[in-house]
Amino acid sequence: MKLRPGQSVADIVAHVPAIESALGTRPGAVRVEQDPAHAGRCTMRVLAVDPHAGAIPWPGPTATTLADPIELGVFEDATSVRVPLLRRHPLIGGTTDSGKSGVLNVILGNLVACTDVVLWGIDLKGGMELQPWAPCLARLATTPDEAARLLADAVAVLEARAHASSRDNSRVWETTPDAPALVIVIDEYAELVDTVPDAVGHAESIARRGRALAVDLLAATQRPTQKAMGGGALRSQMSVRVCLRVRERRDVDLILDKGMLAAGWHAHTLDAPGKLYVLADGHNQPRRARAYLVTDDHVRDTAARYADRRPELDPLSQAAIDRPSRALEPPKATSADPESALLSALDEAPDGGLAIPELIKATGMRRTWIYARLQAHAAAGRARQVARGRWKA
Ligand SMILES: Nc1ncnc2c1ncn2[C@@H]1O[C@H](COP(=O)(O)OP(=O)(O)OP(=O)(O)O)[C@@H](O)[C@H]1O
Repeated sequence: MKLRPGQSVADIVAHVPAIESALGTRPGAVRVEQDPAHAGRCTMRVLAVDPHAGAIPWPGPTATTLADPIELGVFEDATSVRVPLLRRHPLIGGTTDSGKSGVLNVILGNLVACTDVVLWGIDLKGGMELQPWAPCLARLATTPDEAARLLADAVAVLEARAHASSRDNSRVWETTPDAPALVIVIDEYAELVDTVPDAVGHAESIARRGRALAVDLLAATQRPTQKAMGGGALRSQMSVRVCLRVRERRDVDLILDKGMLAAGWHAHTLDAPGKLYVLADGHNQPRRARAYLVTDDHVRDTAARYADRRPELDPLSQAAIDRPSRALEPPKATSADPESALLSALDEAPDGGLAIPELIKATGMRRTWIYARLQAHAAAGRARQVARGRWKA
């Protein structure tokens, strides 16, 4: 479709429900996508039947190394969703029963088949979600103490690898079965932030420095708010986003990225578990897909099949964990940086904005500093006053 001069795809997207009503289609049948080559053109498709109406059984693992993208499910055009995980920290978000564990299971079902990945898990729901994978997990933390220790150990691995890499003048840690990547799977990240105070500093350290050193985080959470994530720093490092059904519209922007809701990515309308939007490098827009359905039998059989083929940590990383005198102090969380705390608070502010006392609380800074920064951000178009004394991004 050619748009009228001055019209944008966002204008069309905003009218999708009206277009569906006029065409007499089922709700959710119309898709509008920007022509990547021309801002004044878009493609509109009407899907007579929902290609994702039925569950799509998991075909089993296809990856054998972390360098292989993980096949998560199927796009609406029947091509498979291939998500690269090497040197990336994926974030999976969605409300309860939206299929987060399902997506974790597809990813784990592939990672256990990779010969160059050591898997650690944190599941503070008593191991409910990750326990079935325990035969393939080198470690599984189910209590706050175990989780704190696990993350501290992951940071020790990171430090040892960083040290070795700089000594050898190599920029990245090349993963092989003898020097595997370390992937830490965290189910319900918010629970970790609530119960393990040191977790935020450790997780941010891993998120910031882990990619080059092949120490990756994979986090699932119901709502990745600033509070649930212990600050915005971790989320900003997570370049693979999977957004299942959300309860509140504004959660779309939290999980995918700012502006995604307004751009028409209506994850609150997804109508079945496992239906999702995925945003990974290679796509500049999220795409609709359905994750494969992994049954309990799949999990049990896959875990049993790969349990005795899992690699071990390389000696350098293992020695870093075993060192008895290691300090367990967490690094200072970057959420202590008032500027990013202010920007994250503004980003996540409700439509009515946040008042100055709330911004003082979020940043720990004085009123005069807040005013000065708000003026600067307003001048740069990064913040606006939505009502007297109330601000948002
Ligand atoms: N890809 C899928 N296709 C079809 N059904 C699915 C899919 N993923 C999950 N389901 C079904 O949806 C239900 C909820 O899934 P799941 O437990 O993964 O949700 P969740 O988001 O992890 O929920 P919670 O936050 O409560 O743990 C399950 O009964 C599951 O069988």
